[in-house]
Amino acid sequence: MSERERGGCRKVAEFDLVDTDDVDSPGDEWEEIDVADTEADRIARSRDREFSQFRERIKDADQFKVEASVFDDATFGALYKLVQDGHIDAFGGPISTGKEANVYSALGGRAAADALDIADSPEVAVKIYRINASDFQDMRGYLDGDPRFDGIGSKKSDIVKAWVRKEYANLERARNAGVRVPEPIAVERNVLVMELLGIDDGEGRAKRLAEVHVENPETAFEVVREYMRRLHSAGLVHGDLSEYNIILHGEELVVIDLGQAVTVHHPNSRDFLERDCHNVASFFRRQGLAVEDDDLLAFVTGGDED
Ligand SMILES: Nc1ncnc2c1ncn2[C@@H]1O[C@H](COP(=O)(O)OP(=O)(O)OP(=O)(O)O)[C@@H](O)[C@H]1O
Repeated sequence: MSERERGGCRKVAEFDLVDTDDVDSPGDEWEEIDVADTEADRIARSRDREFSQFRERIKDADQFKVEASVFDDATFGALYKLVQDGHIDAFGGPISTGKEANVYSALGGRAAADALDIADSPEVAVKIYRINASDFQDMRGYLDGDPRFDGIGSKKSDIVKAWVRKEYANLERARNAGVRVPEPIAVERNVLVMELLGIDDGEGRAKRLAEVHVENPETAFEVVREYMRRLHSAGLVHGDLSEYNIILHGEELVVIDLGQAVTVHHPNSRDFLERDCHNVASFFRRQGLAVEDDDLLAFVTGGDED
């Protein structure tokens, strides 16, 4: 496949996985041993070997080197599964190293193309939450009271896994409500695969609203407040909305980072919504618009909550 077909994704680790069903049978000299067990053992050993090779390859890949040291074996297991299931074909470089998650570009596989309903392999974003770095007490606060995640217990890894499933579910719900968000592709344990944003202009990472000159703030504000209204009508509050979580994708504005988004039933949803309105209104005030926090809140809620 040419570099262009790869959508400019710089390949650092590619995987040609052995089909474990094709592993040779043990041979006649083992006839006194239970053949079924031996076959199963061989397959298991072969899988272990493949997985170790996969892990070493990722760990050795130049652009993964620093961050890979903080991933546990279960994270490598999740990446391995995503490769096997056709969601990822090859890893690109890091896009962002955040407090709790790292985001990488990657070349999606067949299943990713199917999910996005396109013919060619798409570039995808792979968001990997670091179980150990995550502030799971804080995460817990956003999960409690959300009926979708009742009874998840207090184990750190369970909380992070629920968080990632929540981000995936929130992206789906937002998308169905007509809010432009990255299209979710797959979730596995603490790893989320989604549409990669940012038209490749050679500058790398997609630009946030905070980083661009907003040519037409009136239109941008109308788009953002309509997104907020649709999200609210779909029963969601973003909870961390600002010019830092709105990305410019070509001519489009795209809302990202829906991990902490809560349903309107959450006990703090009103506070989160007021904060979102304040952040958004403040940004557009700095762009010269006469925008009040309360007017935005009334628009988003349809004025029926005051
Ligand atoms: N789908 C995507 N396509 C392209 N870039 C993305 C995508 N999702 C996230 N990013 C990039 O990664 C950065 C971090 O993503 P995000 O805000 O979702 O993670 P985070 O861990 O909450 O980050 P932070 O700790 O900085 O808040 C974004 O600012 C953006 O530059």
